[in-house]
Amino acid sequence: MSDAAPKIVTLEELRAHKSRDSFYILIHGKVYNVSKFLDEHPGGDEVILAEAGQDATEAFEDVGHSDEARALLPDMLVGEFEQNSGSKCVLPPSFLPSLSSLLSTLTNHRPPSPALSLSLSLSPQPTLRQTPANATNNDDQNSLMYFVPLGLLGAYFGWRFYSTGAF
Ligand code: HEM
Repeated sequence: MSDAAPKIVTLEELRAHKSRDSFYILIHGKVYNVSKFLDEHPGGDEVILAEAGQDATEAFEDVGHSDEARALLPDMLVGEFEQNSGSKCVLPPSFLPSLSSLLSTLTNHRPPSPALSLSLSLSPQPTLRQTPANATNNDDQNSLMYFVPLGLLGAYFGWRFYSTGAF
């Protein structure tokens, strides 16, 4: 019998398996079901449970796991993670909304040009969050940042004008 194609695990599946009965973990682009290993893990179950639904590669490598630890992985393999063909980033880049807001401040509160908005919203991630509906509150706060100092400056010069007896 020839080797079957590896199962592809989607981001939704990875996130759905978060219970102790069926707990998926993503390491180096491969998804493992570690539910039976949780109680045996020498580092405790909490550290593994904390990696639910995200890429645990960095946490796994930071510990400097031995070859024996790595040899345990194949038995728990579920399949390849879907996003290996694209970007390695599992979660949406959280800096994009703040970058967009910074750009809109720098461009005098005008929204970024359509081309820029397009490039900011283009992402290989299906889960990229849109700018929240309350983003306009941010613009209001930004406007205050300009109008309050300007008002104070105007009041100061007004006071100087009257106190010098020009009127
Ligand atoms: C399926 C994945 C994992 C396997 C098979 C595994 C296996 C092991 C094994 C066999 C050890 C004993 C030391 C060694 O041989 O390296 C160990 C230790 C340890 N592991 Fe994991 N591990 C996994 C995931 C993780 C993750 C995601 C973390 C998150 C931080 C982690 C944190 C630790 C820590 C802190 C220790 C050290 C415990 C100590 O020295 O007291 N492990 N692991």
